[in-house]
Amino acid sequence: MTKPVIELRAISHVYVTDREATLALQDINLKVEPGEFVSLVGPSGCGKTTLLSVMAGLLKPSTGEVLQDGKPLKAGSNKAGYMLQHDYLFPWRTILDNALIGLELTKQLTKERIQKVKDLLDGMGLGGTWDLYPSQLSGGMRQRVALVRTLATDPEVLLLDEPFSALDYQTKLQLEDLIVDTLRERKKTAVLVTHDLSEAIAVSDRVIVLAAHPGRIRTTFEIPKEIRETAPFYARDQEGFAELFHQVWKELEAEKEEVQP
Ligand SMILES: Nc1ncnc2c1ncn2[C@@H]1O[C@H](COP(=O)(O)OP(=O)(O)OP(=O)(O)O)[C@@H](O)[C@H]1O
Repeated sequence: MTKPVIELRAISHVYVTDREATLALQDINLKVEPGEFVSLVGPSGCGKTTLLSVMAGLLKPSTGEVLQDGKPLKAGSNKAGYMLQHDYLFPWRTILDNALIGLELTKQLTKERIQKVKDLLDGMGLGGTWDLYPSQLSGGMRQRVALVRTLATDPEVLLLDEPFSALDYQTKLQLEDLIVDTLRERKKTAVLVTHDLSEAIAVSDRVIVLAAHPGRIRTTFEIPKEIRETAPFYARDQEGFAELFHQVWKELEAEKEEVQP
């Protein structure tokens, strides 16, 4: 039997500052299976980014266990790639050099891998941009470079923290299609944090609604096959999409009402 790519067992996390202690996550149990696309939605401050940082191994939770492929996640053995809202490309490096940075840092800069990155850039419509600088590209193009940079080291799982939220609506829809297509083709596992419910439903196999203060899992929605197997752009027109959107929306509204009595 295949093991979950990520497994969280009874994860809780407390941030401690000079003034207070915040229970950001409480008793989170979650399995993400190979090739699955899971989205996390929830009100601001419910711990989405904290949870993603725990999965990435960037933050050690106060209690609980993080497993990758059934083994405890250790510093340096992480198979996750992280993609953020802001592309964080280095302005002084060319597009190709930006895309290669992960390989450079992990000392994997082989001829074959460089060629793969070039092919990925081409495949994402960035073929003519290798020698340009980030400032010469649009926001959508820069996010595509960030995606290539993340994929370059061939991570098993991609952790996506609102990667589309700074883009205009049309670019965002195009990029959603491209990312889902690219990840499915490569059988990658992905966890996406988003505030956009329709995006979460359109791209995912499963949508998890988190509750706030403390952050915990409130409800999980399995996305029906007809929606899952349709490209995100067209998934929004599928029968059942509007009903599902309404259900997720109601969950979030109920959560808000419970938090603000
Ligand atoms: N470094 C930190 N130090 C102290 N408290 C923190 C820190 N980072 C986050 N928190 C607190 O932990 C809780 C969860 O924060 P987190 O950023 O994970 O939520 P989020 O759901 O990603 O929020 P948003 O949707 O606004 O990005 C919040 O109450 C936040 O104030």
